[in-house]
Amino acid sequence: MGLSDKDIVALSGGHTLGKAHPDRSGFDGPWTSEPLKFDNSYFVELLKGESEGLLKLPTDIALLDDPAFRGYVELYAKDEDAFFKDYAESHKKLSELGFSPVRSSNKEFAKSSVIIAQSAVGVAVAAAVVILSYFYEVHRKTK
Ligand code: HEM
Repeated sequence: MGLSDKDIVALSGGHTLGKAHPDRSGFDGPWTSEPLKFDNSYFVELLKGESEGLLKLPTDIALLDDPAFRGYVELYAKDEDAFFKDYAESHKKLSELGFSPVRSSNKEFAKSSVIIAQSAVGVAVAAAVVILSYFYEVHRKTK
């Protein structure tokens, strides 16, 4: 999917919001004590280890076990702005996976150029008809 270590850790920070539901996933509870607030508390809680009432999925704990991931967990726990910046970039990257704006905008441009050209020809033909009818009328009256 082309996601880097940084993307994986930053996107996992999405779990700073919301909670798990036993009837849906079998897991239960939120990852942070304020699950409606988007901040870096997911990473702070992750580094604290087990906290009463807070959830840690196996994929959350994996971010601590892998040294490449862990570096980002530690960075985001102490620098919320770095988390916000990286999260925004990774969220955009994830949202745009499989979409190529350059190619599609070229297509759109080509399509609208054809429409403009067709309209221009239409206007030219209509103007020619009006001008020819005018000359025809003038010619008929002067006879
Ligand atoms: C390793 C990848 C991921 C795994 C294994 C995973 C797993 C889960 C699980 C098991 C739940 C609980 C679902 C439930 O019981 O309702 C959940 C909830 C949630 N996940 Fe993830 N997730 C992953 C990646 C992400 C990413 C990338 C984001 C966003 C950037 C995200 C955002 C959320 C949110 C906001 C909730 C809470 C939903 C709610 O409150 O109803 N997750 N995730």
